[in-house]
Amino acid sequence: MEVKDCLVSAPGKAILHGEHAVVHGKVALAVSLNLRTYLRLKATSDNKVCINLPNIETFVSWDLTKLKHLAHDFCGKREEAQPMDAELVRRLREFMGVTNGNLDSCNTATLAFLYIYISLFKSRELPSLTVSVWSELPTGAGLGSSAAYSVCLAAALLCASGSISTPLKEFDHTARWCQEDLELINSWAFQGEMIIHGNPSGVDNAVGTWGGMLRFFAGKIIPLSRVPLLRILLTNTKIPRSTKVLVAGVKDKINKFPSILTPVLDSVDAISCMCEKVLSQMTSEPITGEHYNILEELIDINQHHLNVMGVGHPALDTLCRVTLAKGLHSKLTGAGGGGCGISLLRPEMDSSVVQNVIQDLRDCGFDCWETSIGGPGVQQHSLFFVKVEVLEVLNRY
Ligand SMILES: Nc1ncnc2c1ncn2[C@@H]1O[C@H](COP(=O)(O)OP(=O)(O)OP(=O)(O)O)[C@@H](O)[C@H]1O
Ligand SMILES: C[C@@](O)(CCO)CC(=O)[O-]
Ligand SMILES: [Mg+2]
Repeated sequence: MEVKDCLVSAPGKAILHGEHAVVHGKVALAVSLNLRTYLRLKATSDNKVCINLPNIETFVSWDLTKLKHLAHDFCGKREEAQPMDAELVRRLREFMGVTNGNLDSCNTATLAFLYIYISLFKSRELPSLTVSVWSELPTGAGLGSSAAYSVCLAAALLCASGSISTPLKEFDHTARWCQEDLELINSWAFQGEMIIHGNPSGVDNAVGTWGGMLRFFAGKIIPLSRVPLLRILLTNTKIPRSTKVLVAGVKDKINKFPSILTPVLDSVDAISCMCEKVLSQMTSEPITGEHYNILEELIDINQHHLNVMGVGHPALDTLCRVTLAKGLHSKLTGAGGGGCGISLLRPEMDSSVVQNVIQDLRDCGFDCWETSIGGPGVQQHSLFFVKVEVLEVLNRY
């Protein structure tokens, strides 16, 4: 079977409030970033499937004949994301020679790809293709790199399998899918996240799919259309961590001390709700210093809660201390345990002050940059209009 080539991208995200608590049914507020993951899918004729993942130095190729026997009897409609197919995961892990324990980043990314690829094509002939992925996001740092990767895989492989159409018309630079197709992309991206995270809430893949700012609660996604323009500083402490391990750790703590942790999760829920209310007020009345005072206090309280959940790190404490010395309030974002933090910048803050803070943070060995938020969700791109830097990397494979 021959498939159509395509180039897609999906944004990373920052969680303003609600990480971890959202896994336990509480509200989270999340926003897309202007940093994206790009995936190029090319049809080939050598009867091979290749994946090139330069961000994690993973380059693998399989003969189609070796993959064919992995697909097993299957009921249900192919294009609908089914509950996780444990038998397929077992077979894939056996095939990859990783039957026990946690996988490393290369095996995790490979397993997520193979799972979606085989699930979408298994009732038919597996196509020969090459998938290359390049991301502007740091991987495993709290900015939703796994979700952006999963959303790109889902969008490109659903297009390749003919389950959704490619929305790009002849003279378009970029194009997006209709709501129904986005829901299908999101549901398959969630499967990718299940492989990578173990027990994802679905908030990260929802932001990667729809973009913008959204409220996520018990699987429900509510886009927030009226939000003020926020200036956010992103800092990567560069301490490596795994979302899967951190999410499992919080679960263990809740099981061990339910009466202690439950009020903490409820408090995080209330923080998300209050933050949403203040953000909405900021769009309907003149913005005052008091709005920012509340947003800053919410950030401080939530950072303490996240420490109580056991997902802090000394490097994140340093980030909070260094930024507070210049009047900025910070919290970790995403799963924590290292990775990235966000600091809220007040609109009147002079760029020289911001540059000073950035320098202080760089002196600690961190990466730091001001970011714009609210970028578009998953998109298809024309090869003629995509950023040259991205094309240059993807063209190497
Ligand atoms: N560009 C990429 N290429 C290949 N694999 C990727 C890429 N980005 C992410 N991944 C996969 O996702 C894993 C990182 O996922 P993880 O959920 O731990 O971190 P994150 O998504 O960056 O942070 P968070 O979940 O806290 O937002 C990597 O180890 C890798 O398996
Ligand atoms: C830690 C977590 O809440 C956010 C990771 O970005 C996990 C999840 O929601 O799946
Ligand atoms: Mg992730």
